[in-house]
Amino acid sequence: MSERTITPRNRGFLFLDAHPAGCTRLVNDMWRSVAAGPAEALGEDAPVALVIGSSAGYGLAAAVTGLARVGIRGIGVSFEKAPTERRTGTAGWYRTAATAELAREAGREMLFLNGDAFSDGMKEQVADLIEQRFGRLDHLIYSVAAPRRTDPETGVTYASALKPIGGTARTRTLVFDEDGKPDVREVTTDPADEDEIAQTIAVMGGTDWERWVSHLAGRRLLADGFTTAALTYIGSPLTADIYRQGTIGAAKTHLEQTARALDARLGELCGGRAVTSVNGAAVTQSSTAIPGIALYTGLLRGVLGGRMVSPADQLSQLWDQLTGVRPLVTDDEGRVRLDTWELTAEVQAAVADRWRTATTDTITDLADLDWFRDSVRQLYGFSVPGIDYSAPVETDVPWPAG
Ligand SMILES: NC(=O)c1ccc[n+]([C@@H]2O[C@H](COP(=O)([O-])OP(=O)(O)OC[C@H]3O[C@@H](n4cnc5c(N)ncnc54)[C@H](O)[C@@H]3O)[C@@H](O)[C@H]2O)c1
Repeated sequence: MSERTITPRNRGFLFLDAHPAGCTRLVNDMWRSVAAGPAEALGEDAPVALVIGSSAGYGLAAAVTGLARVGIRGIGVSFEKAPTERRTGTAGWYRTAATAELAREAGREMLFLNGDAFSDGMKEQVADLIEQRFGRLDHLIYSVAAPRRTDPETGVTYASALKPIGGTARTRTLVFDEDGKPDVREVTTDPADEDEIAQTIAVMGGTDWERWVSHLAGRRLLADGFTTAALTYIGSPLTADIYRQGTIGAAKTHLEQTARALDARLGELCGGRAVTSVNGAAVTQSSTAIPGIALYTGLLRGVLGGRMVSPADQLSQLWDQLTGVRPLVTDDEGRVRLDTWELTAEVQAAVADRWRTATTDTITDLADLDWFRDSVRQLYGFSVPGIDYSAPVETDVPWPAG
């Protein structure tokens, strides 16, 4: 037992510790927010699903909505740090424990593995578990966001870069000073060289997703009609230099090409489908690391307020399409579009107006900064309504047992 009071300590958008009770509450709230689907009647026929990146952001939303709405059983994979004497576990550690508990209460067999999804060892472990516990796999959602990937064949480690391609990018950006006061600045990012582009594609492109599908297909574990989706982003022209036209965008283009190739392969192999799912902007640990995205997301919320579509609502829609409750609808590039609420001409024009005029003095009126600040803190379990942060809390929470 190691109960203690946890006070937030942060450098920018990164917090050193996470609050277990806050993380648990947020997962419970997300579960409760999910509209019921066909889950109840399924029992033994429940679809078997693998969610890679299940502890945070869109992958967490995939796991929670899959369990609560669809009644999936299966496996979640993520890469989180355990609590130690000095530090709490990572937020994803506690969110996974909370998700597992909710799955258990709902009677769904869901196993959670902690380790490097990019490794062949993890693929083998998951394949063994599917074979022994579930027989076959119906669905795979791939939602990994990582700064590095070690190629299991060569042992080479690639690092992703967040840079423009072809020219220097100047972007407006939002930071908070030590007292939490917002500051709108301009940052200049030099263009990536060829090696940085290639390395970013190696980390965030489609190679590892394809390796997962090939591995599971090789073990003959894909069910007839198997469907898989990997998450992608298009985003606004305002962030295009650094995002969609930049290194990470090149990786997303590779991911989308991979989807089209996999789709053709799976069609022949098992009547299956592979798509990318274009999701809207959300505050996550990965997205806040991208220059300009904090400002953009804060302004987007300023324009849309509660009309922003939550990750859980988007993932509910994705599950409906992957499981055949609704038809799988893609754009010309094979992408399921769950981001249309963000990219309407009207919304983009309103955000662009604010983006151009925002200064340190006006930002509080133009962007929803309270929402943004709370959203960042909630990534670590802080600023969650109903949690008493002065009370000691157990940090030594075990990883859920299989
Ligand atoms: N956040 C957004 O605004 C946004 C919008 C559209 C699409 N997306 C896409 O959604 C996907 C997930 O992004 P996110 O923002 O939810 O990220 P996130 O940082 O919230 O979550 C990343 C997840 O990946 C896991 N992970 C990281 N490295 C791993 C590894 N080596 N092995 C196993 N698991 C690992 C983490 O444990 C975590 O569960 C990405 O493809 C991203 O581009 C994000």
